[in-house]
Amino acid sequence: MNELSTPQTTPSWRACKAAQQPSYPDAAALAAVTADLRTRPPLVFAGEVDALRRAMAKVERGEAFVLMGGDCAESFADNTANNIRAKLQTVLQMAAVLTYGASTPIVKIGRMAGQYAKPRSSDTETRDGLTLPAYRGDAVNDHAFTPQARTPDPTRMLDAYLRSGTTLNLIRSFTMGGYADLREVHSWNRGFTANPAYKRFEAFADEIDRAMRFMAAAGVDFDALRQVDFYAAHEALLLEYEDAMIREDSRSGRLYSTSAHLLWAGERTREPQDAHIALLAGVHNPVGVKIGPRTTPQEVLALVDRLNPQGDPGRLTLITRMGADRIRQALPPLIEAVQADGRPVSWVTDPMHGNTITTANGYKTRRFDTIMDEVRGFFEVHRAAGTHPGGIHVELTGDDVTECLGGGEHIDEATLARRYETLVDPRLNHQQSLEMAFEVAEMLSR
Ligand SMILES: O=C[C@H](O)[C@H](O)COP(=O)(O)O
Ligand SMILES: C=C(OP(=O)(O)O)C(=O)O
Ligand SMILES: [Mn+2]
Repeated sequence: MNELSTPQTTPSWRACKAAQQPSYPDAAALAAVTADLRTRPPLVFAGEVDALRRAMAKVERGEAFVLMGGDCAESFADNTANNIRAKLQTVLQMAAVLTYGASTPIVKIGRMAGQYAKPRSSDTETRDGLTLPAYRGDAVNDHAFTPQARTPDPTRMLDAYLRSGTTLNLIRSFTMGGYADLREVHSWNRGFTANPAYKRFEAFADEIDRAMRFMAAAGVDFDALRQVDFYAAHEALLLEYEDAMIREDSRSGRLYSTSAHLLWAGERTREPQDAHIALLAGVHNPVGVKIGPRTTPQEVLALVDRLNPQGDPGRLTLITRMGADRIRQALPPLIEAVQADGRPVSWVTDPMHGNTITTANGYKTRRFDTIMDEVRGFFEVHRAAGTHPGGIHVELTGDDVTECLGGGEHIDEATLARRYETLVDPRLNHQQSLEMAFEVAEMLSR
């Protein structure tokens, strides 16, 4: 059994420039929290992290496809059994559709159990002449618009740690206890053919049903399929929190982030010489980097140099978030540079963050069709380049919120007001998520 202990030294990110960090008014309180976190048990284990690396190596080789999904920002208020179950169920249903459509294993990763810190475009928010610190995620401050709520409070990191732990506990019970059994997942899918939104997928759902019945008749041991691997990921934004969650694996002497299986650096914090990349460079987990439409081939190669100098399999994922109108021009030169370099990466599309708009009635939203157009562009570009479209990264929830426009339910601008609940970015609702899975399954099977 490999043991994880708190290391003497962690990656040297402190000398580097660090963007998007909260300004805590009380340095002693911050130090007390991080000292406490260093004594806490890991949330994930080195062996699980290594298993995800092996799965990501398959993605690089085109032998598996990644599905990453969850809230833009998890909230403490939504840290409930029902909310977690609905999100998990949505991701598992999408995965079932994709597995069948692609006849390829799906690596299932939740933006869950730790997605509590947010980078923002502006450090402040002004309402009716009052300017306060921007909301930066429940691990930092409270969304309520009062000076007290918006003041960064380091003790919220402890709360985030504990809630991440309870979320993981529930995820583990569901995915290990038979809840994710393929037969159950399929039974969740019944219902959708009755909904007009799914008319066009009826034949596909019938096919899945037939395949399940065939397997059962052929005596497939469904009990062997009772358990599924489900991994947790979040943006490694809060340097103090992430640093405090690093542990050393006694067997190998390697450092692991134990706050999640996979961590990514966001588009706003991915400068190759900056602190976030330094922190990720120092841990053995699989890591991701979000890259936007202005990313240059040189920057991508600098990220490969920093994060995967030896070209180890399963280490680095590039999550492109270009915008539907940019991806077909912006992605090919980056792919070309990475191909010429030769070190492996997996390519994942985030079709959400490059396609955010604000409606006339003031809602930050995204159009389902535009989102799907970016996914289509991602497939087209990779197919043309001969590289593997490795996965999708989406902001979604298991609830029937009305945050993104369009989809089979034809959510329009006026409807957004009905259930607009996100704290930061608009998420696909349960139906829109399934619809996306069906469309992506078609793209994959082509
Ligand atoms: O989730 C991503 C970013 O945190 C988010 O898009 C920033 O939103 P803002 O432009 O409202 O700060
Ligand atoms: C902040 C996010 O994305 P990006 O860094 O790509 O803007 C996010 O994934 O919520
Ligand atoms: Mn977001």
